[in-house]
Amino acid sequence: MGTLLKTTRLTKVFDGKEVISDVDMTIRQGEIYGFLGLNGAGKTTVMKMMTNLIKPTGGEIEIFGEKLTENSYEILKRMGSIIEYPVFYDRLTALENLELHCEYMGFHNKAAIGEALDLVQLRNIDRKPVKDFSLGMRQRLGIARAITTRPELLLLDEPINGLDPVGIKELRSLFKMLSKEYGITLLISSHILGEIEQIADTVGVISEGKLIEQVPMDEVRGRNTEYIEVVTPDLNKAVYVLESELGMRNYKVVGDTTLRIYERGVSQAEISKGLLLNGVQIEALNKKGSSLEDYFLQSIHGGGVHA
Ligand SMILES: Nc1ncnc2c1ncn2[C@@H]1O[C@H](COP(=O)(O)OP(=O)(O)OP(=O)(O)O)[C@@H](O)[C@H]1O
Repeated sequence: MGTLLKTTRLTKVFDGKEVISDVDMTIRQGEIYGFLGLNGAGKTTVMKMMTNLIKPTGGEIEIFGEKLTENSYEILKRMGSIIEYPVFYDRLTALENLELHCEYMGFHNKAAIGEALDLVQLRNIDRKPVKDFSLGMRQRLGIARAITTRPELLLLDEPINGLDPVGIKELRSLFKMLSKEYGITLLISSHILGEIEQIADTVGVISEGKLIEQVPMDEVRGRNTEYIEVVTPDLNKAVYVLESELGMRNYKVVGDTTLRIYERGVSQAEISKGLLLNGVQIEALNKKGSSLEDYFLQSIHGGGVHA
């Protein structure tokens, strides 16, 4: 997959305070990039710079292989976004809001409006004024507006904020569909790890304006498998028993007296019984493994974690 968006040493200073520092971010074509950070970490500021709503103090942004400048109207036309809460003309209907938006963007494909409303399941109520919409409906309308112009890249700032579980689930499947069926690349920010975990292909973690992690989700999951740790004075014997008697190959020796077993579907009881029956002394045997939550908390508080 090629690179669709790339920032290089992106920096923003507000009132003499650096709130974004040297962010190097790479979003690949076709992926869902989850942008994770606590409130105030700098997600919105980064996304505002990507959409030219504010100007970087330093660094560069490249989108679709071109440098973003004040005059990059062609680049912006190929993008859709919801930054902070989507704002609408409340007394106008959903349809009228989208029509106005298309006019403003110089996009004249009327059929695309209906399709976008279909996608977010608002077609049947598109003649209702937006003031009567629930938060979830507004959020979906915001997405419809962002996708009517058929963008290649969609930036969504905390799209699930304030939604109920049903609304969240609907949006999650919508994001997956936009990515898989429409080939749209998505950048989705959130402060909720569980959300990012379920949809992202890559996760970027921002903390106090610094991008402290940028890793494929698969790798994060791989790093966090559970294991059973055995501490034994008979390490060599234990290894022999594991392989020859218990048929386990998925383990790692991590010290003079310690090994970790990553084998799935084997209980602590089975392992301890197997070892003891074969004359291996056990000092300790415990199930371990950090959850994703631990992983990200460590990475936020410890400035990066590496397996
Ligand atoms: N216009 C501004 N003037 C001064 N400081 C600002 C401005 N906009 C943002 N900041 C500061 O920049 C930092 C990052 O804010 P930002 O809104 O990007 O964070 P965030 O991760 O999006 O959090 P949230 O989800 O709460 O919006 C914060 O300390 C914020 O106070």
